[in-house]
Amino acid sequence: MDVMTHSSTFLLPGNDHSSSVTYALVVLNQRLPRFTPILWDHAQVRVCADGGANRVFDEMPLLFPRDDALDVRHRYKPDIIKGDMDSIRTEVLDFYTNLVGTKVVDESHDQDTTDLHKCVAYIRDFAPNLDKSNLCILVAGALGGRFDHEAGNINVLYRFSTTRIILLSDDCLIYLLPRTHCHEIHIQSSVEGPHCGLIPIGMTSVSTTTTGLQWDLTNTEMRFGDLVSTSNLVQGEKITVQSSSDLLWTISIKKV
Ligand SMILES: Nc1ncnc2c1ncn2[C@@H]1O[C@H](COP(=O)(O)OP(=O)(O)OP(=O)(O)O)[C@@H](O)[C@H]1O
Ligand SMILES: Cc1ncc(C[n+]2csc(CCO)c2C)c(N)n1
Repeated sequence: MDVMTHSSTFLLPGNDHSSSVTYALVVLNQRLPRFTPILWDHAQVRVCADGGANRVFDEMPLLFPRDDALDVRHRYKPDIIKGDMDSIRTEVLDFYTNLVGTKVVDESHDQDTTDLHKCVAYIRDFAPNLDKSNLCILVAGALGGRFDHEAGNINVLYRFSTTRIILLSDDCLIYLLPRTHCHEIHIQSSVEGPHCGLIPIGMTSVSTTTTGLQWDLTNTEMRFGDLVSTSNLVQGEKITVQSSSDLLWTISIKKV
């Protein structure tokens, strides 16, 4: 079975030109995580989901209190704003419509998929000039808000299970570990951990084996209504996971 490696280097400042990963960023309509400028700098394409544009417009300047707000808005200019456009404010829509380099796409005809779904489908299928051979989509503001939105955001991980997608909030990140691979998770201990979890959503996970956790699993069954691994702790720099089912991996993000 092939090994899939994971590493949260996108949380570290600085451009890692040696990285073979192409990052894309989706900004959702929730308070911007404090490290959003770092994600932005790693990304080669930046997409706002509908009201996510309000967050970039209003909150990016707050992250740079010494800079002029208009300068910050020109520096952090989305490539595209996409969604059903029922949350973006008129003032924000006007600002970005008149800005060269930002495209606004109204998809209000589709009321069956979420704005995040629309953004991920766009990045995967249409974003021009993007090497998609090793694409990783970072989603800022995906957790810690309305539970229906959170569930919809997690569902996007399953609907696009062959694309690497990472949901982020100020407090933690989540991604899917497909059952088709063995997983090696390299912990960036300056920015993440030690709290973590392995969560089977949607079906029983018949057998999971891990190394590197305080409470490792050995051919262990997990399911809702019985055992799910929450409040676990990473012990070293490398975790391995192999499972008969897709699992969600979550790890805390450090405050400093
Ligand atoms: N409170 C929240 N928690 C988690 N994700 C959110 C939250 N609010 C918005 N999002 C995400 O941001 C995206 C864009 O948000 P926006 O408010 O524009 O959506 P919407 O479709 O208008 O929502 P609503 O259900 O309120 O009509 C949503 O599709 C969702 O993925
Ligand atoms: C069974 C079912 N439940 C809810 C919705 C509503 N909905 C789901 S995604 C979306 C777009 C949000 O921007 C809306 C309105 C639906 N269509 N079908």
